[in-house]
Amino acid sequence: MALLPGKGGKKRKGGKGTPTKSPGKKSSKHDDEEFEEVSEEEVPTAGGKKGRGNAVEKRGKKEVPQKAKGKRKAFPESDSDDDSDDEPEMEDDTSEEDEDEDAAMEMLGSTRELLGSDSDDEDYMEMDDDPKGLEFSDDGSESEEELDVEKRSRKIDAQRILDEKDAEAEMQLNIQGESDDFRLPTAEELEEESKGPPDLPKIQSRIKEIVRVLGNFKQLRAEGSDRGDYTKQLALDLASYYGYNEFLMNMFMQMFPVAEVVEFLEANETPRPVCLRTNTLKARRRELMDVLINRGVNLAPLGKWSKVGLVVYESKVPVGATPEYMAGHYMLQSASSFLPVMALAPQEKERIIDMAAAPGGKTTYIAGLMKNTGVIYANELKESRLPSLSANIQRMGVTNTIICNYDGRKLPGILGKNTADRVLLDAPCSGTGVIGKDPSVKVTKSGEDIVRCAFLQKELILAAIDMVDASSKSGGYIVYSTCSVLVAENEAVIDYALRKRDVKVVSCGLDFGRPGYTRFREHRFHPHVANTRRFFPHAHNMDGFFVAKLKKISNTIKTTPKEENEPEDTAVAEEPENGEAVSADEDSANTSAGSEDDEDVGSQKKTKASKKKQKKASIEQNGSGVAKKSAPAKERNGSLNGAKTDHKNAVKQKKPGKQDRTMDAGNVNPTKRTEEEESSERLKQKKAGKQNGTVYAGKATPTKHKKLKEEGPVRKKQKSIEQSEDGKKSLTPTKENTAAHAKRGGVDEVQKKRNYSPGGKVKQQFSSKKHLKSKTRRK
Ligand SMILES: C[S@@+](CC[C@H](N)C(=O)[O-])C[C@H]1O[C@@H](n2cnc3c(N)ncnc32)[C@H](O)[C@@H]1O
Repeated sequence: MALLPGKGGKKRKGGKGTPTKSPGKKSSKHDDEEFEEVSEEEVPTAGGKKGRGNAVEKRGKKEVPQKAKGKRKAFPESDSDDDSDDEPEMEDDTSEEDEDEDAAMEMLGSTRELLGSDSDDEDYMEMDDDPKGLEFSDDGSESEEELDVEKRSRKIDAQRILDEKDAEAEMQLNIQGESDDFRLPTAEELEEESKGPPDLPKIQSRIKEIVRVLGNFKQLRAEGSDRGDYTKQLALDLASYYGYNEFLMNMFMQMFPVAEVVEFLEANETPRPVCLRTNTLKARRRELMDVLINRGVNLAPLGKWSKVGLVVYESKVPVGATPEYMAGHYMLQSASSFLPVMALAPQEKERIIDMAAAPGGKTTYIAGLMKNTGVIYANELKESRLPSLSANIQRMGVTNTIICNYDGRKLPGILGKNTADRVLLDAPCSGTGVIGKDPSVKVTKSGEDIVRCAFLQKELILAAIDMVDASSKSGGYIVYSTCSVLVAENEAVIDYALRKRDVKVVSCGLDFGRPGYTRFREHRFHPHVANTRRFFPHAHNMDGFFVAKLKKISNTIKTTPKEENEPEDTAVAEEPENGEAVSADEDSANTSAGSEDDEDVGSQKKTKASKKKQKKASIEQNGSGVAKKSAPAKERNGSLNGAKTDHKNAVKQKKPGKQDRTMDAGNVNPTKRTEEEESSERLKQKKAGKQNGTVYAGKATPTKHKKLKEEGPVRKKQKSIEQSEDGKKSLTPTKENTAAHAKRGGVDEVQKKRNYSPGGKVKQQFSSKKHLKSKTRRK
């Protein structure tokens, strides 16, 4: 693997190896391998800072010996064979130029240490061990020269050892001096500081000092202060310096070593590079590059890992307004958002559900990989985000996609359980990975928000799994992703899914990124969670991102007890009569219209009961954001269940309106296309005796195929549903249109039980939503 030229890390490693590590060729090579591994992971970071190093280590104890070993840099990649070949040449030159000779001797010294006791160096070692033998050699002038060289070599060696000792002593002196200089501020000093505006240079230097002390705690700590005192002050200073709330800062401090947390925060200060994704339905990357370069865009391929990505360094024109952009030849998309789709690896002719799709960056990528075949259901909860989704789908020439407007948690009841080949859940999240893009996250996210996000994410992931058919020939996969870096929204959600469903975590197929955490503070996750991938701005020069790929093993649903602060598993609990997925916070989805533009889940308000419960949980979490597993049974059966019962009653009624906002995509008639495609699929599945569900004009009412025959002529009934939709937008399914849907759709035992009586509690919720809206308007 090629190393990045001119990177500091390599030199540091090479220099550092000699004095402390066991010398020898193997050791040297091993260093290089180690470096390569690190560099592989960090190749995409090239534009930015070099991540992951421990800043304290870099400028601390090991720095001085590195300097003493400076000449080692002349052989950054040499191994012992090369070194020994060079030796005679150097010796020949010594009689002519003293400078060269000195350099050669110094190199010889370094080389010797590097070579250690490997057999290749035996001659050299012998000379060292038995100089007398050489002194009395009568090999003529050559031997005398060698003797001379050896003498000087020994001198240099001796000098070097002295230098090293001096350097070490000097460093110890510095450390002593520094540690004497620095102490934590007293309460009074902090009080005094808080009276004025933050003194940023002072805070910055204190941050540096604390990081340094924590990196060498035993030696540098001040008497009477423990690690906790330093860490606490560091969190306060970092929060104040970078402008975060304390909750978020504590979260980050729990995730990274102290030096790395600073790198992470620094990286969040700048947005990641602008990237484009070539739309392979309309363009080729090479050609697109040429055209854009001619327009004054300075750009290059994103990296070896992507065949479609381009990174923009600078541009004379707005890249979101070029004729090529307008014509849909590319999508402006962050590098990290390529990853979930690459992990999903959609195949042609599959049935794929994108559960949270707006504005469609990933949907359109999926469509490209599927070459516009098969069918994609691109679902989005927020109505206000549908136009951008629809516009992107049209601009990019996507013709295999149906846009739906549902709460993702209800999709299994709508699109059918066990019917999809693959599902992408690019979940709504706290956005803690994209602070460079949206700095407001620094102060707006609280512990409660994270608990709320995680709660919704857990509900959504179960819905995602329930829609996938474990026996799909080509698929059976679910990809879960977030642009959050918090464990509560990532590994904890995957661990929850593993406990609740028959799935396993498989490799994402991405050859960079860090493995997901399997232990985080007091939490222990399933070991396979390590197959998930994390991406960080400071380490990978892309937005913070999390990607997990699950393979559904069977369509069986596990029955495990509900843990503290986990959603009720509606698929395990008594099946609601209308077969729709019901969540404990059903109300939340219905009352979210007041703030539909809010991209995260903050707007999806909880029922009073679940809110109270979550607040309690967030306190219990002690700030980790990850729910605790064990809770007394009494608590487990607490208020959430109460809320659930209410919701169960509520959804016995048909919820009007919002469920029926499916839109056509692109400039084709995807409904027709889907019908055609699915009728042949249905035929196949009927033969195979499989279950199926489908969507027609925004509504999916899969019922038993058998029922269809009983209901009489289909075309007439289909007309009735079409008329009602075109005309009064009466979206309440009737007996007739249910049958019409059934004709288009498939078979689902649960759906048969549906009872569509309008009104009831759900309707009331809608009116209260309207009420809320008008209230807001009045305000
Ligand atoms: C991370 S964004 C999706 C980005 C999109 N996948 C893309 O690549 O362009 C998450 C989306 O989920 C939507 N959302 C929030 N709650 C949802 C829910 N309960 N069901 C479905 N979508 C939801 C948000 O409105 C938001 O558009």
